[in-house]
Amino acid sequence: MHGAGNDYVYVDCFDQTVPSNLPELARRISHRRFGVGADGLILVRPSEQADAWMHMFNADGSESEMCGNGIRCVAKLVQDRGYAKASPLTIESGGQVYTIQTQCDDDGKVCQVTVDMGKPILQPERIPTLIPGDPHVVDVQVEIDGRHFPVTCVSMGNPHCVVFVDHADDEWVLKIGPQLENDPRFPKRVNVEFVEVLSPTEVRQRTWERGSGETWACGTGASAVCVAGVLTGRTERTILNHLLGGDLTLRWDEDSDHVFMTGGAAEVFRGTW
Ligand SMILES: N[C@H](CCC[C@H](N)C(=O)O)C(=O)O
Repeated sequence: MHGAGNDYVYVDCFDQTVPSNLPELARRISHRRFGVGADGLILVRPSEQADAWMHMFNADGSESEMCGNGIRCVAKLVQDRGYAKASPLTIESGGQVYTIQTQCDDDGKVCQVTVDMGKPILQPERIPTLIPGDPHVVDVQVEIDGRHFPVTCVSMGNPHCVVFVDHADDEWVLKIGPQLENDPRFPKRVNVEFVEVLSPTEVRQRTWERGSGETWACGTGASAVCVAGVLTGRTERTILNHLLGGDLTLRWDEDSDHVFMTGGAAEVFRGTW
């Protein structure tokens, strides 16, 4: 399945078991030449506190707390297969329970999903980042490879570093992206978003993901970008975000402090591994 071109292999663990070495399985199945090919592996498992538990692995076998594009696809899988009856659904990930509204196409299959992504986390030690914030890391100058530029750090359950740039070119994404991901100032590594502001309500994002490299979209990243745009005065609270594989709409609600993400979810094929 994919959400805005961010593709994962999903395993329905309501009706089967999986091998015990999950990082190894994630690496093998995600490989684009020797495996199925994916940005990672997502297990859809029964949960005690929600309709399902999203258990997510990056292509390098590392585990993540949250995946915005993934959770929309999990909602689709769970509703389309009848494991949960109707919208709103609840999905657990990284110990949090997320509430999700779905919309169906004419065939009654879920096609559009809105996720309550919760409150952004801005305290540097909870992101985590060692970059000093006053009190938050908002447009703080860093230096990588002789380049000086401002970064804004946000956790949406997982860590993000947002960099606003004039042109989100390969030099930024493929060269600076991996260096930021592995910079010691991010003790748990970090997902990186390079963002062009097109207008106060529209941006273009390219993504370098922790553990998966460049991906065609990142839902938690797009949510972090929405928050970073408001914090730095670049954008309004509702934005349309153009990612390589599709568009997402984000809204950071002033009253609740919650971010709401809306986008598609699609099944591509089913198979046997
Ligand atoms: N693509 C995902 C995020 C995966 C994050 C993962 N790379 C991490 O290590 O946190 C999304 O749509 O939110």
